[in-house]
Amino acid sequence: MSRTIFDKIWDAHRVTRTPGGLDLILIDRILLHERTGGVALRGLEERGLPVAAPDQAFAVMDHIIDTRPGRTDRTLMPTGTDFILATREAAGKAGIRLFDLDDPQQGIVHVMSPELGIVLPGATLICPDSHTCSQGALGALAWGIGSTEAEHALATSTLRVRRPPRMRIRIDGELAPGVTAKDLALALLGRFGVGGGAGHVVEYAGSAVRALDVEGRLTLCNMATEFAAFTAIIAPDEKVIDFLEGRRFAPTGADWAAAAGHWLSLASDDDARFDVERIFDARDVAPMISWGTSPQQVVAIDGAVPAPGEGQGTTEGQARALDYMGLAPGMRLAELPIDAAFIGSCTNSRIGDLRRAAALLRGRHVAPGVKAICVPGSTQVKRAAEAEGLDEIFRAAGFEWRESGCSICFFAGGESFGPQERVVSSTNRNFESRQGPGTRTHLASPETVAASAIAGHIADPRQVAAR
Ligand SMILES: CC(C)[C@H](C(=O)O)[C@@H](O)C(=O)O
Ligand code: SF4
Repeated sequence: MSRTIFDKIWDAHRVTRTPGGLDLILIDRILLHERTGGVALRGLEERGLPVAAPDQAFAVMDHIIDTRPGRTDRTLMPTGTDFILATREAAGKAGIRLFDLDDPQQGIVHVMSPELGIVLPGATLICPDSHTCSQGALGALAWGIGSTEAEHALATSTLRVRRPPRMRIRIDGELAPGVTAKDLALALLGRFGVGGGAGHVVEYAGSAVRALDVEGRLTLCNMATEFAAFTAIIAPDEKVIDFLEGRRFAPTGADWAAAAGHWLSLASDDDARFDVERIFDARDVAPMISWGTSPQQVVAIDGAVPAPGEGQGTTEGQARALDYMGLAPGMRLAELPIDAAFIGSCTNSRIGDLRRAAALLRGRHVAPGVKAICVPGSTQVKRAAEAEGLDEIFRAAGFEWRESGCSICFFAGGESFGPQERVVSSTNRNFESRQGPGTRTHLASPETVAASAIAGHIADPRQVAAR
């Protein structure tokens, strides 16, 4: 029978069907971070249960740690150090490999895992973090779970899950020059809404998806959780194989050749059936910017703020978003003055993101009064950027150059932008107070963030580049 890539991975990992109608799924990789992973490890320890396969679990410090230069275990969040110490101790006791603060391979969990070949095509991977869906970009079945489920998986290397329905989003056509995977992700949210994925495993397919490099695919899959999907997945191709070859935890020798052949066979069969099919044309996408407090509230960069009832979300929700964001219907996004610019997060902090932002910043300076911060997604990205001199470009342009971590993507780390400050951000969530109490976040690509920082207002990167 014809199967989708999801069916093939699911069937290969299904141990049994449980009496409640859930499937018991074998879990190949468990990732943990200090915000939620330490809690899971502690829970297990308190119940006296050992970790079933410590060599298949990996822990990293990313969420709460300080990203300012010269960081230590001290954090800006009052109880942050407790999370760090607890995770370090629990990972040590459980015999789990930990990428600690000062490890050269430390990074945001969804950035360092592909970088090290921890995630592999055809594997099942879980992490108590909603953006685990990013890693489906490599052809793995990777999804976010809660701490209790993480405990179950750590103790048994399995998880009980209801088989999710399948959706394919076929995206054909070429993205216009200057339009990126982030713009595509935002445009999809604008078109189909934050409920668009509705608990499905979303397979992204089509010529526009195949044309993306692996980093672009990671960006696209990253926002599947904003889309309410169970997760996202893209069939692995030669680009994925090239990307993974030689990575620290990737197979080697004869195993590598066998694995690569197997990975290419995972693609959905030509006549495989999906529960839902959606079509999207990549040619229609422009650089996108969010105007509201939900990632579906987006317009093209030359667009205007919609009136309540004309944008995405309920009329009441839109009115509230306008109020929170300090905007009125009809205002042009590309004229709004900004207070800050943030490049970072598991959505857009890889080397390609930093290169493209630096290309705009080279020889230019951020506008007076704009606070600009760049946080590389991993220590490896940071070092690679420094080896190319990108840090010098960011610094000379007036950006702060940070240590890797989640940083101000999420106020949970304790650092924030100010109340009512308008921030253009390469992150994935623009909820109220996401980047600080009262902070107004506009989601965009790293190029748009860099262009806006230079202009001092939200700006089209294509126009800034042409100046
Ligand atoms: C802290 C963590 C559980 C959370 C998530 O699950 O996504 C965070 O990473 C986020 O982006 O909001
Ligand atoms: S970078 Fe932001 S979105 Fe990604 S895992 Fe960290 S807090 Fe979550």
